[in-house]
Amino acid sequence: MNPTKVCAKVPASTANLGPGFDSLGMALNLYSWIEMDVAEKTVIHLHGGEMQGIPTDKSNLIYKVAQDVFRRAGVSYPELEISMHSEIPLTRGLGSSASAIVGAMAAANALIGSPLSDDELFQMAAAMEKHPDNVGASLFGGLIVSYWDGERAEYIRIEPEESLEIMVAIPRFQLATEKARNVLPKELSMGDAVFNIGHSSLLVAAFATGRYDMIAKAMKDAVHQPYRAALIPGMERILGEATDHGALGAALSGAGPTVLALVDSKAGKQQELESFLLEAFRSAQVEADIRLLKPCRSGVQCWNVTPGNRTLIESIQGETVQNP
Ligand SMILES: Nc1ncnc2c1ncn2[C@@H]1O[C@H](COP(=O)(O)OP(=O)(O)O)[C@@H](O)[C@H]1O
Ligand SMILES: N[C@@H](CCOP(=O)(O)O)C(=O)O
Repeated sequence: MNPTKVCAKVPASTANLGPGFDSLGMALNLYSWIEMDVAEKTVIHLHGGEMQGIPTDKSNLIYKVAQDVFRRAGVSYPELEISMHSEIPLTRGLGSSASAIVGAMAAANALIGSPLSDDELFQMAAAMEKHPDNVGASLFGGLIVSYWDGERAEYIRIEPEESLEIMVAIPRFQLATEKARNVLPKELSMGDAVFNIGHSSLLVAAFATGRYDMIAKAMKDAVHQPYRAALIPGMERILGEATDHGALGAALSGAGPTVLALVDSKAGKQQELESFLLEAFRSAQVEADIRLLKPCRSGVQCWNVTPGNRTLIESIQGETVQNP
């Protein structure tokens, strides 16, 4: 039987949350949609303003990941029709590459009847990204605590509190994750390792028990943010002062340049925080855009595109997030 066309909707993510380098990730309500079908000849359609520079031939990441899934499952579909729409900005620290990998894996697996388990997809995705934080969040949703030891990835999911919001300040410049990893030291002092173990552990416990009063103290890092600060003017001031303007805590989102502030929606401090973030970046000559996001509770979702079911374009029209 021929495969039926499928559509996948996959959330963006923010990784690290400060001290949880390569370990903590949270899914966000910003999405990419990927529609996939077998075809006579490969064709890739890109929709939306966030896809500049993405190739439309077989070098496309989505195409290559789909072929990895088929190879693993022992089937062959070398020609595909792929349509993609994304509202996740590229190379800004919001996990666009992880969402592309997870969306492509989930769509390709669904296209061939889902022979691979979620765990197999997680192992493949973690090995591809080389860290499990973003891919875990995009695959499973919520807040993910994870590790990858080079062979296996493991995770536990934590449900974020209803009142949690994430305000992101997205600078209008790109910073490739690879570049932001290359500035990190190869070795750390025992003092910095102990600092991060304590803070990351406390942060996870704070999320798990709803002790959001501890986030400001716990969301501190000595492993990656200090080294990345030179690449993101304005970041250090934001991380130092955001809690004075209503944030529960602040961190670099993934490898940056986006900075995130966690917010209690009930505190009514969003306006003050937004003004502070914009002013702090502007003082450092950085133009940035603010978005107020929520954690996304579900991970990647797939459905068959049969008559009467949502197509890619119908999904986009019905579901893109509206932001102030
Ligand atoms: N939908 C997509 N299709 C193909 N490639 C993508 C897609 N989304 C992201 N990528 C690739 O991932 C790169 C960005 O990854 P990265 O530097 O890790 O930044 P981030 O994941 O923080 O956005 C892009 O430059 C592009 O090569
Ligand atoms: N743990 C990684 C996370 C990279 O996230 P991205 O969204 O910037 O790709 C790191 O900090 O390098």
